[in-house]
Amino acid sequence: MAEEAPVQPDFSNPELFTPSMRQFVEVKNRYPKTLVLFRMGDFYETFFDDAVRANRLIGITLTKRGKLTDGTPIPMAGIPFVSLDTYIAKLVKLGESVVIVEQMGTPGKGMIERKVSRIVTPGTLTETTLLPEKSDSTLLAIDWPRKKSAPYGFVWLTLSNGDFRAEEVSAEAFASVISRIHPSEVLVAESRRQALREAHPELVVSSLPNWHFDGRRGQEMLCSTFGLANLDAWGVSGKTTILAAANALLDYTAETQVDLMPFIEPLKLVKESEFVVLDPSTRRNLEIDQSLSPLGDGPTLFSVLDHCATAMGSRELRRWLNQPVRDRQTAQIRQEAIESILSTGSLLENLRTGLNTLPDVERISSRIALGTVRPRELASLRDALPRIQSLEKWLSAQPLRFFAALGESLRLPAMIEELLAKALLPEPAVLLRDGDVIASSYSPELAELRHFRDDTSRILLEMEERERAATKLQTLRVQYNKVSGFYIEVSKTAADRVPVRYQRKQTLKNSERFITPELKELEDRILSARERAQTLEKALYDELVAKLGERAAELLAAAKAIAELDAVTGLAEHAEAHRWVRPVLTDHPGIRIEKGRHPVVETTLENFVPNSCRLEDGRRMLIITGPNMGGKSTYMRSVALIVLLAWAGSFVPAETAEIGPVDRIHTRIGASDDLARGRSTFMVEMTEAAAILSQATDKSLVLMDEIGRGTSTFDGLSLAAAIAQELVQKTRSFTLFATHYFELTTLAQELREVANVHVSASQTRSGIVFMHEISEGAASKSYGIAVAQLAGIPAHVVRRAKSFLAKLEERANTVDSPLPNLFGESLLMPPEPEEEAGEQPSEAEADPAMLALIERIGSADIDSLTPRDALRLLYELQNEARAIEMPAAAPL
Ligand SMILES: Nc1ncnc2c1ncn2[C@@H]1O[C@H](COP(=O)(O)OP(=O)(O)OP(=O)(O)O)[C@@H](O)[C@H]1O
Repeated sequence: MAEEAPVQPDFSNPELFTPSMRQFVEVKNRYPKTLVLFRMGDFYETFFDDAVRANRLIGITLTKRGKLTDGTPIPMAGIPFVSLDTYIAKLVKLGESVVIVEQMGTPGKGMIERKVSRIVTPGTLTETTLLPEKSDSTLLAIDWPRKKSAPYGFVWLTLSNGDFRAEEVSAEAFASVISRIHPSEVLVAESRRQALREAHPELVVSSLPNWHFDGRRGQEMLCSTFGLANLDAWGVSGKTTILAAANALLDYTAETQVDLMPFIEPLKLVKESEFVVLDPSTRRNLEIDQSLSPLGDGPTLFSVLDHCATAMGSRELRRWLNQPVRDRQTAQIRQEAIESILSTGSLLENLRTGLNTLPDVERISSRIALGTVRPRELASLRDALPRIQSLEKWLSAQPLRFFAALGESLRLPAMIEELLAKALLPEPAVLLRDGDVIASSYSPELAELRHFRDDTSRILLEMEERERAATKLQTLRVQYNKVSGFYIEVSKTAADRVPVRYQRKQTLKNSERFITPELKELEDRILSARERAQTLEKALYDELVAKLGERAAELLAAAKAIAELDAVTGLAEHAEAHRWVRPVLTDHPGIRIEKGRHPVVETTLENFVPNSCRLEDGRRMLIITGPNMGGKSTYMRSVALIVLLAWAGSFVPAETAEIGPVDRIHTRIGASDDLARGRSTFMVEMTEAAAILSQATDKSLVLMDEIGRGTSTFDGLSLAAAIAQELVQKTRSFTLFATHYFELTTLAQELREVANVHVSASQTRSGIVFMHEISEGAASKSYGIAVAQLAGIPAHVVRRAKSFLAKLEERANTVDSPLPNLFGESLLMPPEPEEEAGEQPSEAEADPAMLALIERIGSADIDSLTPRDALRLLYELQNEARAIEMPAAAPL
């Protein structure tokens, strides 16, 4: 691609710019790397490099506007102000940040004042329209340790619910913790930016100058922000990298939110040991919430389980699935709740109805805290409060501790409802600036201003009546027009009878117009009423939001309770619909599953074959053999997903499941080249295997699918055998080891912990049939060639492969030739002629019934047949043809 011509001028030289451009230059100097959207009338404009970038990213038209003082034209591209959110959403999706500069004054007189109103970055979004509905947007700050062996400091904040967490992370856990947090934006020191981008090209990385990552300032900042004397209670005192990351994160948040302060929960220190650790490739392979399908649109564990009625519930469920816990109680509490929902009559349906119409209380609450909540959002919160109260009453009456605790969180202070009911109009305007948001009854002053704004004609009529009565002049009229303003009109003949307080304003042909001090005052009040009502309404609204903001913590706690209730209700619904059962979580090490199923595949297949799995002391590794397509990967994934679901607090797809403690799930399944990091398939495979060997423990579940296949047979076999041995003897993990190396099945004789299982298939006349059933023992034979035939490999290639196989097997049986020369002259088959289209299979392979049919057609003496006999023959031939079984993959 051709390089774009450099268009950035020297912003440090003010002489280059006209006075009107200097405002822009001043902002650009503060945010040199961020796209600046500069409000000019009805447009947000971008200039110079930003314009070129915006044009490339979102396709807005690139033009020119004015010139620099040296005559260089200024590139410009603009967005209509009404479409701002749409374009911001597109930019943020592309990982861009945007500085928004607003006009502060009204255009007309002199230079308009402008100010940075907000900085939108992927990790600091709070706008409902910009946030993904069913997932969180999290900003993660990372500080690097000064000493190599010391931990990294991870601090992350989800602005839309105030969740604020920290963790000390070892170098080995770095990638898996990032994948658990799944940040929308990662903030690092300037000097680390490049390295992180190279190591993790998938991340959106932002940076701040290094000095923001200062532990001492972090300590002070946290203490002052949260009004604490020290941080001992949070357990982060002395954790320098965490404090440094916290400082940078809070600085960045303050900068991006400009003058607004979001609600932030007290910092929670988490430890990796709280979670069942899932490394990034395991998350991918298990398709927790991202599909491996080429377009990424296939079903995932989350998508099939997400029956939540609210977006808050969906986000909570996503967190549960992405962060299965190691604490048995947390998982069991959720399972108890599911059980209770399912065992109580029409409870599931009632909960569904109760939750169905609730708005996104979590996001509304965070915007209340920030002061950016919109009138309609407040109205939807107000309308939801009675329903939240009914839920609260019901939950509080439940014997189950989980429900009762949720009920407590839903008990909101009465002032919230009172305030909203009193202050807001039943249907407030969409935007505050449109007016008509606050109820007139809430403020007598506002009521009066609205009266002057809206009832002008009535006010004038009333005055007219009063003046007629006082002056006894029946033709007197109080009126208004744009040119003359307010006046009292009296006919010429009556003009000399007006009281002295009437001052002459205008003389017309037949009448005189007057003004009185009272009318003058009325005129001022009426004319300024609109603006004053608007100002007052804004002040009242801000005050209302500020009062509600004091209750943000309670509102967010209620939102979390609704989300949890919604998530368990959704899980209960799925469990009921798919006959899932409550797993038994035990201290007893091992995984014992009876008739387990794959939670996603079972929803797409009509006849999913359930399979059992027993992994325990004395049987810690299952070597799984069997044909390709037999169901090995599906089986292994089912086991891992059942374990994950059990520790996430869900029911599981099985007849029974007893799951012991699991500290990590590792998968080494499939692989593709990691071109971004320049690693071949085999390299990726070995890197992942190396990580597993160094991290897995005797409480880990490890899935190894065809390890070693990316290299030569003997290298691969040797590596697979050595890795299997290490997993059995050293890490002692619970391992499912699928392989095509039959040699590995002999491990079961040598190692006590190893057992063989296989997926069965049978070879029928019409091809291979998969039973998808896991049975004890090793597979009796490989069906690779049969599967290849099924996949449509040409018959002559299949024949050649069979012949190779026969020779290989023959050689393998001779002691002095253990290394067959696959492509040496002794094995190479003479090339076969290309098969012609429609060529018949050779006689040796053709079905005897087919041969008989061909024979009959060939030998029929058509000339000697009567029409009736010919027809009969045709029927017979058709019947015979119908009786012949066609090979499954044969083209029809
Ligand atoms: N238990 C099952 N019941 C019904 N169908 C199944 C079952 N397990 C797998 N299948 C079906 O078989 C197909 C192949 O399964 P899977 O990919 O697990 O096979 P595999 O043995 O791992 O194959 P390969 O060795 O080629 O990777 C799946 O796409 C699924 O449609």
